[in-house]
Amino acid sequence: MYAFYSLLVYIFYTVFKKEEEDVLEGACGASADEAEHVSMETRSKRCGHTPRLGKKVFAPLLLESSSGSDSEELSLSDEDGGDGTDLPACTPLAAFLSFKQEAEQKTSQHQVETTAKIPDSPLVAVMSHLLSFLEQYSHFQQLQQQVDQYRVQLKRHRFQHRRQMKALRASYRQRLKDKNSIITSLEEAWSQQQAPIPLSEGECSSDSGTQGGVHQLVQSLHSLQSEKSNLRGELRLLHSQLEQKERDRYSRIQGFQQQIDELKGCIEEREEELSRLRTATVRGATDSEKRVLCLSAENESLKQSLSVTQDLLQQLSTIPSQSSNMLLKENENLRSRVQQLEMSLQQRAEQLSHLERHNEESDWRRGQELRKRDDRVRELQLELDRERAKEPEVKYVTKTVEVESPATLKHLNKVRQKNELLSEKLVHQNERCKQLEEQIRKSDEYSCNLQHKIAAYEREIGALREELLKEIGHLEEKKDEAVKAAASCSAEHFQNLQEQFFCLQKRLTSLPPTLRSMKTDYASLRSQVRNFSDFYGSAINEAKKQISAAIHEMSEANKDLLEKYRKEVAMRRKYHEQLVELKGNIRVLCRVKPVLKEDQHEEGQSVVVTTDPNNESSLTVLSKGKGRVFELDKVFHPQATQEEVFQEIEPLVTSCIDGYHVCIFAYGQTGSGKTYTMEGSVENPGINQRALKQLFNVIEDRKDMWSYSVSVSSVEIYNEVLRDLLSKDGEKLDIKINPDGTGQLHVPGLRVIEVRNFQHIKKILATARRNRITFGTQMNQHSSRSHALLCVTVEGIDLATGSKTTGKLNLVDLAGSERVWKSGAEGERLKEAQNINRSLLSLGDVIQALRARQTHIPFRNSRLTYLLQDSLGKGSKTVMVVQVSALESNLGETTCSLTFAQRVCKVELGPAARKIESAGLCD
Ligand SMILES: Nc1ncnc2c1ncn2[C@@H]1O[C@H](COP(=O)(O)OP(=O)(O)OP(=O)(O)O)[C@@H](O)[C@H]1O
Repeated sequence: MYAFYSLLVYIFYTVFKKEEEDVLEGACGASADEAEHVSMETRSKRCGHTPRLGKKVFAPLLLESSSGSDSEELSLSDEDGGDGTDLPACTPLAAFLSFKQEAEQKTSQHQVETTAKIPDSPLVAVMSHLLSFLEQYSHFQQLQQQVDQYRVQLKRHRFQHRRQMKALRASYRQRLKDKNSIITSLEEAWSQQQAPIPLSEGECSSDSGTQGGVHQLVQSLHSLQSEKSNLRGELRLLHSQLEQKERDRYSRIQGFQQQIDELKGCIEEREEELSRLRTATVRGATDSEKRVLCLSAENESLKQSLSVTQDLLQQLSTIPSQSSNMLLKENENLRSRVQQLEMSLQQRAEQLSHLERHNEESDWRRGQELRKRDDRVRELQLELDRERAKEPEVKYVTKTVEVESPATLKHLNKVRQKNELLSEKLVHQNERCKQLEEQIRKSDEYSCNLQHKIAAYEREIGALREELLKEIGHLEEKKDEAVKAAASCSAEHFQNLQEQFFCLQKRLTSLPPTLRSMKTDYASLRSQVRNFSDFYGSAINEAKKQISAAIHEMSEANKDLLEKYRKEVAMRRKYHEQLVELKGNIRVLCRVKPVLKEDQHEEGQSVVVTTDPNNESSLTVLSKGKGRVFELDKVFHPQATQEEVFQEIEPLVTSCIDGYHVCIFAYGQTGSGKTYTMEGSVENPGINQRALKQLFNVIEDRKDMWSYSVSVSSVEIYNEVLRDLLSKDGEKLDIKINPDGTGQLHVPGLRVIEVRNFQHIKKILATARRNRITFGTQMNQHSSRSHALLCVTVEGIDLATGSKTTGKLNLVDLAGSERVWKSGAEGERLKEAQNINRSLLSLGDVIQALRARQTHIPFRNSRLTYLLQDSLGKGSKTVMVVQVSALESNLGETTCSLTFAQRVCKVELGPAARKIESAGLCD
């Protein structure tokens, strides 16, 4: 035992002498890694710990092996790979580690055993240590070998993978473009790992970076394997697609093959049929060939019969006789004669058709001329009627001139004489027309007779033609008979025929004289018709000349009359103005509202206003048993119609057209009928509509002498605010002095509409009515709380002189004039009522100032008076219609209104001034 131990010591000593030295050096200085490693190992063994070497070197592998899932994954991927050579990568490492652990366990066990068994001698301890170390070293070497083996295996697998990857890259280069970078990086990694992995412990411990690279490599191998599996899946899919396509192609090829076979069968069948047909044709079985054969047979027989007939003919021609020759000659002659006859007949027929056409043309021309003549006669008749229609007008003008201007009587007499002369001429023309009509009638009759004659001739020609045709037919028959007779050589018969032919010739020669006479008749007729149209044309020309001369004379006379008429109109206007002035340029009319059912709120209300039927300018108001008489320009009783009221105002409308400024306003308490008088209802319109209608009527009457343009604007003054009633937005407006320097007022932004006709103005009025603000008050449910103004401007140009006139017509529907306390208003309504009363008060002030002939007229005190300035001031014409209620309950308001009206009545506006511009001057 001792010897054995000694031997072992010796062996150890010799074999591991150097290592022992190194260990001792490492214990002193720890210069080399290996020494340190060994010393550490030794130290750890001493302390009973697991040596660090294994862990340090195989740390990555240990980690890999410890993760069971990863190893599973690897083994699975290897299974996928399908070859047993792929197994190695991690399983050997795990085996190595387990083996190492076992060795450690064994060592520790052995240590325990030796410490238990071996006595505490130092040599034994050293030996045991040495033994254990030796054992470990041998294990380690074994492990190293295994690792080498695994590395080789890994390398092999790596190459295999690379090959596979290359193959895959080649086939799926397009698809793996994005993964190329990974592969190249992997390749780079691989190239870095090309250096041989250290086999010795020292090398291993010094090249820890290489071990990390191995770890990365393993990781990338994982990813590669997973990609490989993906690619395999794709490959499989592609394979299946390819197989499917292959199958499709195969099935299609088979289908084509079938079709080709079928077609081949068909071709074969056709060929068979063709050959069958060919054989049948050879046998001559087709219908056409049969027919050809039949026909050729027939042909042959016909040829035979032809030759037979030719022979017969030859035989016949060999026996000619002298008489038959003569007959044939005669026959020839006859034939040529008949041909000649036919030709001459054809010529005749052509001539006849030519004549017919000519006849038709002349008829048509004659018809045209007759129609023109009729038209002319009708025109003349119309002119005559027009001239006759003018007669009463002329008479009327003459009459008015006679009545109103004795100075022009003489001239009128002259005109009348001229008129008479003209009417005489007209009578003469009428007679002439009648004569012409008679002539036309006669020519019509004559042409009718001619037509009858032509028709008779035509009938005769037709009969002759028919006869001729019959004769020709007869001759033809005879000719045939003659030919036959020639064959039978009958001279007697031929003579008969000749006689008949001569007879026919005679008859034919007798025909032309009839036709000739017809021709001459027709020519004479034509010349007659031509002569007649010439004669008729000259007669019409003469009539035309006479009529134009008469018209010229008439127009001359008319000019004179027109001039006279103009003078008369001017005179009438002058008289009219004088009349209006006499009546007064400010007129006050009063209209008493009839007692309506809805006005009688309280029973037993009595009527306190009475009118006098014998005095149109006064009315009496009963107050406390006493009657107070109010004198005004005109009083309308309650039953007065809208038309009657308008008749009083009508002259002012005419004045407006003549260039005057006119203002018509309705004044009175709420519900007294102001709006009714001014606007009226749809079925019974008031002053506004009637005035505008009258305006357009007068304009229409004067259109020959004057050119007028009418424009309207409409405003509302509510709470002293001006609003455009013709604009939708109801913008607030202001009154300003016109910047044109005329000093005239104008409202900037106000809509002024040019009116085309009365229908147009109706629409405008309706718009203004809609836009007007109405509120209900105690006095009248639909009381209008604003003043409504309709301003009509009429601009006229005298077509003769070029002078211009500008007239204005202001039609005002004032708001209720009742006292504020009575309307029961408060708040907004009170303000409204105050404003209304203020404007009415200022109207009263203006009138008062005018009455007192003050130099200053306070127009600017309210918007209303300011706006009506040019129609209320001097030179204007004003009409105030005072509306009053006859009921006792309104007595106070009625008295107030009438008192105001009487005050206005006393105002003198002076002579009205016409706004006319002649050559730039205004008079
Ligand atoms: N002459 C008349 N004939 C028949 N009905 C009339 C007459 N005058 C007025 N009326 C009627 O009386 C009612 C009130 O008249 P209207 O509206 O014209 O009064 P107004 O004075 O304009 O009142 P407001 O100041 O509130 O506008 C209306 O229904 C109207 O038809």
